[in-house]
Amino acid sequence: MVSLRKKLCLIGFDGLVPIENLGTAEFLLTSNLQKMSSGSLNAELSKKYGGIKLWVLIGISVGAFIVLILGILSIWAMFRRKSRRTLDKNSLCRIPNVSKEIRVDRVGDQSTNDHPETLFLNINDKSSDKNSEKIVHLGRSRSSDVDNVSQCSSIYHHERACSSQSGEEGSSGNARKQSSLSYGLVMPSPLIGLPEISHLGWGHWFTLRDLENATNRFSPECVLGEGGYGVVYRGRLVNGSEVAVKKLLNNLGQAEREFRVEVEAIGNVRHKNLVRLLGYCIEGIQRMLVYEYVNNGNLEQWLHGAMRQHGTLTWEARIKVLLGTARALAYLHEAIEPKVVHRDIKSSNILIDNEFNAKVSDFGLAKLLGSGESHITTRVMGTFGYVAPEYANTGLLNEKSDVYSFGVLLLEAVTGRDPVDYSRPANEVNLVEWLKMMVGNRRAEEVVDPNLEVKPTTRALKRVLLVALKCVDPDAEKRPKMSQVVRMLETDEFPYREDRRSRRSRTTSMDVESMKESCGSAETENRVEPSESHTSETNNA
Ligand SMILES: Nc1ncnc2c1ncn2[C@@H]1O[C@H](COP(=O)(O)OP(=O)(O)OP(=O)(O)O)[C@@H](O)[C@H]1O
Repeated sequence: MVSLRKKLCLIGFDGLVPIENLGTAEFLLTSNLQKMSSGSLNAELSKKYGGIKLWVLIGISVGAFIVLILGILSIWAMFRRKSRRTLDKNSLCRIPNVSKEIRVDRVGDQSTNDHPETLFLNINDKSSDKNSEKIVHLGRSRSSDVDNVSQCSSIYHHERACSSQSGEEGSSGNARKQSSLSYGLVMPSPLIGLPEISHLGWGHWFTLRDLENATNRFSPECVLGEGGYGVVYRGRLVNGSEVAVKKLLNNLGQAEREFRVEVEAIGNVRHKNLVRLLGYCIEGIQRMLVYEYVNNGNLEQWLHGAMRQHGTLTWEARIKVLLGTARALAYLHEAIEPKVVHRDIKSSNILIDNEFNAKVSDFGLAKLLGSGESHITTRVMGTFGYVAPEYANTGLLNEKSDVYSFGVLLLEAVTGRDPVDYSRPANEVNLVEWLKMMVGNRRAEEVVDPNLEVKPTTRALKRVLLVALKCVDPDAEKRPKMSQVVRMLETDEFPYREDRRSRRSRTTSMDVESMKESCGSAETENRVEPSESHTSETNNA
């Protein structure tokens, strides 16, 4: 290189400045080049130095210079990208923490029973005759929900191996568990046709304008309902998909919290019986969540409210909805890590589609529970009548609280009664207590919703009551896991399959003694006749 430089000076390149004067740059060309005669230049350039022509050496030098510049540029770009990633991480503490490692699943739900819709309605002309305003929140003052769950921890939902779930049953039990814990679906996405935009690594990022357009500027006619944390609107995206838009109340701290909790709980999990969260909108202080639209009301409306004018939900429909709900909870509790405790299982949060599939919604109160945690301590939240007693009394929360709420839901669906109904005589106000009393007094058959035109068989009724009573056991430890609940309810859905199994084993877990045990003290003095468990089935479901 030094010899080359010397040579270039010799041949009169006034504009070529020695490298010492330029730092890392090799040479500068100046207009003097034009002054040179082209002949002598050619001759000089063709001379060889060390066997290589001068022009080749110049070419190599220029090439090396370009490579050097490119190298510097790419190192600079790499550093920039790294620092931007760190910035993003920090901002995820302000907006929902969603790990890109969250897995979207899974395989088909094999145990679904696809009854035709007509099976599910006893059509009647009764209009809504009951106001379902019963929702009383415990502590839903929307002040800070202090608990020991890290507010900013990143979350990793991953599917747990079915085999690792503690097997309280034998191997056949495990096999069934596997089938009842097989989830997810390949569903057409309501986001088809929309550009995939998200800065959370999940879902679709809607602009405020997108959602204004979808909901006719959040017009009152589009309101589906109002919950504790915001108003839900029905909307239509530009691609024609119907969505439900939850506009969180404009209180930044709480909106933020609710927003993050929902996203953490269901942002990246999919299950046929969980309402699907499609995306979000973050603009200024606005926080919105966009869900798939579920088009057939909710269980509360079907049992007590507006949907009753469309007919009475049949026993089969109720079981299908409850079974779907149980499957969703089994999934949240037993198939993903960390598990999700919903904390607000109640009939208005069980949406229903037009095939009477349940879609569990409203995860605004949900809590995540890591595998090492037996419970968390948290402010008591939930809905009066559904909250497990130990949680209400101590604030200690784990998935067994959801099991209790599910038990209340079962009783509500069987009886058509509200969990707490002050319009009834004193001994009937509390549904759970009344039910225990009725079963204890051998009056189980009288608890069935009088609106049901076709009553369930005695056997089916008792099976569901037994499951419900197990779920509302005051001792949380004795409550079944949701996967066990699923299996027990599936047995009700497929009674003949169970019949064969029962005959073979000459035993059934659904016997009257179990029901008696589950009723606890209420039943100790009032025995249920064993013969009742073998009552012939008069009403085939
Ligand atoms: N994805 C959805 N599709 C159709 N309707 C929905 C959807 N999500 C919510 N809704 C309806 O919007 C209304 C308000 O729902 P939201 O979950 O906010 O409150 P809630 O469950 O009624 O009350 P709370 O907040 O007290 O639990 C309910 O009637 C619910 O059925």
